[in-house]
Amino acid sequence: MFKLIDKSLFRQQCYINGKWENARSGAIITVSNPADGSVLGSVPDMSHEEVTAAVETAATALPAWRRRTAADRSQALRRWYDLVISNQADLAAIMTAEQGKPLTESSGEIAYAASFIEWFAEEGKRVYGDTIPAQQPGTRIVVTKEPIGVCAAITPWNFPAAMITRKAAPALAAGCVMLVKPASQTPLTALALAELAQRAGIPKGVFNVVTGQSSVIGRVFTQNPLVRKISFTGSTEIGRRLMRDCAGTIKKISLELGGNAPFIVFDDADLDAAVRGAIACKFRNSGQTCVCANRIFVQESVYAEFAEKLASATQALTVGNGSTPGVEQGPLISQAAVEKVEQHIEDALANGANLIAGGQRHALGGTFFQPTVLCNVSPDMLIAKEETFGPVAPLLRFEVEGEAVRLANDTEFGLAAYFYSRDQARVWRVAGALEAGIVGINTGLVSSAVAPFGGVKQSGIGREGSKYGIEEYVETKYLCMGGL
Ligand SMILES: NC(=O)C1=CN([C@@H]2O[C@H](COP(=O)(O)OP(=O)(O)OC[C@H]3O[C@@H](n4cnc5c(N)ncnc54)[C@H](O)[C@@H]3O)[C@@H](O)[C@H]2O)C=CC1
Ligand SMILES: O=C(O)[C@H](O)CS(=O)(=O)O
Repeated sequence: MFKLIDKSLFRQQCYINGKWENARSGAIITVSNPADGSVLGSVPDMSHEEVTAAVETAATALPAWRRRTAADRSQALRRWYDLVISNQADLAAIMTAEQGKPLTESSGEIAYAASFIEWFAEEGKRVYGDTIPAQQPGTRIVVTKEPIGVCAAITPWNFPAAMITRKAAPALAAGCVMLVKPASQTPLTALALAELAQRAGIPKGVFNVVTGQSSVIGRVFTQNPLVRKISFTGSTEIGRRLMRDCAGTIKKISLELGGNAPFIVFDDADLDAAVRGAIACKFRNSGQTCVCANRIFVQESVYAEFAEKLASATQALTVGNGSTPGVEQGPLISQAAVEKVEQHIEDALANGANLIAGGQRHALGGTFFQPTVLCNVSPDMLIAKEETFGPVAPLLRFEVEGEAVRLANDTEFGLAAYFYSRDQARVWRVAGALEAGIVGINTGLVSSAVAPFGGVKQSGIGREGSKYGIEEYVETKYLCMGGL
């Protein structure tokens, strides 16, 4: 369990239309701690009818919320931001308990999540339109931006707070209302955010959190015509399914999906900086992020030195329960996640790769896994073709720049890419050639509320954060005034 300063942040009911609700059937989904399997609590397993009712009450809340001034909505979001920050320790404790990440990372994620609320509290006041010189006499053309309406978000377990505020903050700032379905593994963080939204005075029905079977809730969100926008973060497989299911009612959709990030180390790189960047990029959240380095390409002449340094830094990572001070690597989210990591390692070793750090389940048992480095990995191995989503760093070799770029781009994904070089001409060449929505240059950490986060190819559609993020929640209307 976890100790909270404010125990009322521990919520086990859905937040719908300003009320805390159980499923009428009494059905529940238990929530457990991935570090030790202990049961933390439970949340309702809402029915199709109950989720439909939540959509309908959100729709009734829309007119009053969209009529409020942007400044008024901004003040409500600012109050929410202040409450998230002032309750950061409790929110981090809840997150570590249900997701497993170290407290330092959970606390960092709460600050990151809050930064989206702060950012969009301001961006909502800058949703500008246009006037356009008309070609017809006596005519005036005005372009306005209007809130899309009822929006739904389906969010993953790996960032239980930030993936919610990255969607809800721009939606609410733009004048939309939102229903969130958090991952069944990590609903408690979402419900604590709802508790704080209620305290911030965000009106009933404007921000709602529903829990239950993903297929049941997904069906309501994708097929109910009242829902005009879906924003999803998760696997490409589910994103594809949601995109298909939204076609029936032509909904707008934002998709932040899987990745297979290349991390390229050129011979002119600062190798120590590259090692630090690779550790940060690969092992954040125990490798369970969509922007983790999934393939590390090292130029031949510096391969041995980089591999030795990376293996040493990887072996120094401390593994344990995320609530223990100093722990840097928590458990994976599930046994299935561990099995996928083992499958990738076994396939690589069977096809000629070598272990130079870790490689096995951790002595702590459960879903703890040793931070791992493999060398002599080749592009045809599973670990290079699929998103591992675990603490395994596969090292591949290349001779020349063009080969590195070709190998890096040889994937259906295009979310993040990274490279280390101190050659300015090379930096501009490679940054332009990489097929990714996000490129980290001499850094392994790229996530920020002020920057547009999103992918190309099969890593998704749309951008979150930055001035672009609010565009996902507005419609453009053109007013043509004649007879003047
Ligand atoms: N882009 C990203 O940040 C993330 C990518 N992933 C990728 O997805 C893989 C599997 O992880 P999962 O958590 O199982 O991802 P997932 O895509 O299955 O789940 C993500 C969210 O979608 C919901 N969901 C699942 N099936 C649904 C459906 N039919 N209708 C509506 N909602 C549905 C889940 O309940 C969860 O809230 C990971 O190994 C990783 O490769 C996972 C999480 C985040
Ligand atoms: O889904 C994810 O993995 C996050 O989007 C990564 S980040 O925003 O925390 O970098």
